[in-house]
Amino acid sequence: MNILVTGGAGYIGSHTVRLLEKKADRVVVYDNLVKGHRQAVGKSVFVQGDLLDSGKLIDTIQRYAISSVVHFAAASLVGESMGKPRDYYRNNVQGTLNLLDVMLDNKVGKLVFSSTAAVYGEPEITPITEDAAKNPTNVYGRTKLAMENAMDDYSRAYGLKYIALRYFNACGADPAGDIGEDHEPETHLVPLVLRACLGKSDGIKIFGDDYPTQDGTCIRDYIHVTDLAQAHGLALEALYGGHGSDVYNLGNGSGFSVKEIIEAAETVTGIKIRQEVIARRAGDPAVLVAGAAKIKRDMNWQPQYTDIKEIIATAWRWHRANPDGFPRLGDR
Ligand SMILES: NC(=O)c1ccc[n+]([C@@H]2O[C@H](COP(=O)([O-])OP(=O)(O)OC[C@H]3O[C@@H](n4cnc5c(N)ncnc54)[C@H](O)[C@@H]3O)[C@@H](O)[C@H]2O)c1
Ligand SMILES: O=c1ccn([C@@H]2O[C@H](COP(=O)(O)OP(=O)(O)O[C@H]3O[C@H](CO)[C@@H](O)[C@H](O)[C@H]3O)[C@@H](O)[C@H]2O)c(=O)[nH]1
Repeated sequence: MNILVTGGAGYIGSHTVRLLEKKADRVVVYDNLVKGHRQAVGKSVFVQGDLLDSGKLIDTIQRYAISSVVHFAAASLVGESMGKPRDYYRNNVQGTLNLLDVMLDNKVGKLVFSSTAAVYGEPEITPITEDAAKNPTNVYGRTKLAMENAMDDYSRAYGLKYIALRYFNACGADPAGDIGEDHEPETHLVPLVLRACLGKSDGIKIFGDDYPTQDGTCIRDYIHVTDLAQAHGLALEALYGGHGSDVYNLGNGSGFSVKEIIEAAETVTGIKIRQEVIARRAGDPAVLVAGAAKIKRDMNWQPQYTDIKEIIATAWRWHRANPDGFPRLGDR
């Protein structure tokens, strides 16, 4: 297993790299560091490069005799995607098609792809199973669905074997506390709530409390980042073991509202968080909760973190120890 991990310096990528380093012969991280951090990558080979740079991708794949790819690199913010569709289509669609071309031209036929709950849009039935209708409500989700469709077509025509993992809301940090979530700007709920606890902001703004949920705020399924990482290891092993192309949800199967997340963070940190309700954010579905029975059945995946307070506690450990995130070493 010589694995190329695109976006391996990012949040979920770096946690997965840490796990793959224990399983693979060689892990090569390929990241343009637009969002990621060089310091988040441990002992793996690191190549600073962009998905759109075919020459560098070809060189990396050939130089390190890559046999499979785990593809995290993408622009991934629901709100931002609504105002910047060109950036999202260029990075997520053009960038991924480019990677697929390079893979096929170099006979690399195994791919694990970061997909998202955002491909479903507003679900008709909850929990959402993999065969539910796909009607994304935001540009980001549409770019990811477009790539799932492309991989499906490439699988039939060219024999590509891919596993698309549709994550719900990633959060938490490695229990060691030395890597975690560090985005600039940060837009995700859990790190924003914890930054508020650290006094890094005035408090948290709740995007709408008029959704059709019990307290009016959006409900999401929060899944620990190391449980996501484990699933990537299992998916790769399945592909090397001959598993065909497939698609899996990754979530805990229980939903928490924005207000419940704030309450849980208050309990974990012992700090009261100032809250203000503002307008809805464009593109947000009301409820996203995963049905993850398929990956449990097929790959024996079992999330280790099912208690939201325990999940938030791992994130809190990271944020408290690293209130300004990774040291900035002029890496961007
Ligand atoms: N965070 C979540 O809750 C969540 C949920 C569902 C799906 N996802 C998907 O998981 C993946 C990882 O998400 P994340 O939260 O770790 O994001 P992230 O921004 O922390 O990581 C993405 C990494 O990709 C790199 N990158 C982006 N575009 C690139 C390009 N063109 N060339 C090379 N490198 C590039 C960035 O520098 C960054 O290090 C993304 O594909 C995202 O869509 C994330
Ligand atoms: O300051 C904030 C930030 C977020 N929210 C709400 O909190 C929830 C979670 O938001 P966020 O943490 O930004 O995650 P999502 O927008 O749900 O998107 C994440 O989860 C999706 C899957 O569900 C992934 O596809 C995306 O990549 C990932 O960013 C949403 O209802 C937001 O409206 C607030 O109310 N205030």
